Amino acid sequence: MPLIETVQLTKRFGERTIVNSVSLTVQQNEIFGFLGKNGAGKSTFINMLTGIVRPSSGTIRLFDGDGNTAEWKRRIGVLPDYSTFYDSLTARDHLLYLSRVKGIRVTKKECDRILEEVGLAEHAGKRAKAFSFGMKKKLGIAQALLGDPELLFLDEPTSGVDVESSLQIQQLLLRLQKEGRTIFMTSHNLHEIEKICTRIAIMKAGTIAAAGSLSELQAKHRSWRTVTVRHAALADKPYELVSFVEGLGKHLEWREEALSLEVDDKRKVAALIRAFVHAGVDIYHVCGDEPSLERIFLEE
Ligand SMILES: Nc1ncnc2c1ncn2[C@@H]1O[C@H](COP(=O)(O)OP(=O)(O)OP(=O)(O)O)[C@@H](O)[C@H]1O
Repeated sequence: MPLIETVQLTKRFGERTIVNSVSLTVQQNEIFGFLGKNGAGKSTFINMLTGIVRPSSGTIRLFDGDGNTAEWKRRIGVLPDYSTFYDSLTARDHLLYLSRVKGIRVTKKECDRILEEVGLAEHAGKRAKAFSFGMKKKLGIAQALLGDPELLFLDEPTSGVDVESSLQIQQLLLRLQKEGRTIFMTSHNLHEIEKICTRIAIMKAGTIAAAGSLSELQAKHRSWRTVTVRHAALADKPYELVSFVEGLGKHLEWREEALSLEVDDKRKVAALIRAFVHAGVDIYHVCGDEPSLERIFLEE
């Protein structure tokens, strides 16, 4: 079931079109990664989905059209691109206060459970004034979890947090997905997106340049991949094998017992293996790297 569906969603600020006719579908229970360079329009797109920014044109349907906008707001949790907190309130008091703003009732115990989930258990009673940037980010995620929302919009949930906390947040997101939640997130950490997202969209200057699962993006991408072959030592390389390999790709590096080569088609990896077998040279190991998300992102 599509949980998010936009049709030709557009936002203009004055003369500038920031989001340009974006049609996108996110299915229930996905962790959907939304990528793009600074200023591509990601936050503006999310802000339209969460009701912070009014679209110039196009439509948004959440929860397969089930319920009205007011109900949607109760069923979503949002970590905006910029959160502000009150210096004098503790983490726990923030959750109690923000739950009232959201129109839901939560107990102190429930607040503490959420703070524990995001790794702030020890800091529940500390004032936000004493919080680092990363701790405030975690508090932002905690407030998004108030009311047990089915759908989470998280704008850069791990930016500015340390490596350990970032891994902790990734685990939390995977856990939330396992429990049935759907997550729509932006991140500049491509490794993280590669690791946890079921599907990915790359936004470029307000439009979707590419969308799909990582393997779909890799299959569509005409990127070159590097293949490395470790083989039996060759004092003299057979002439036929050398001329075949040289014609197969680019950036060939060939030492006595290993070669690496860039090829533009995985069928060429198979051809390379066949050529070694045909020449009677034993192969010990072959590795063909798929284009990384970073490569796809940079080339889109
Ligand atoms: N309220 C606004 N009024 C005018 N221009 C705006 C407004 N909000 C955003 N913009 C412009 O829209 C463009 C896209 O901004 P947006 O924050 O959506 O990008 P982003 O992809 O989220 O970038 P980042 O990765 O840096 O967070 C920017 O040039 C920004 O200045």
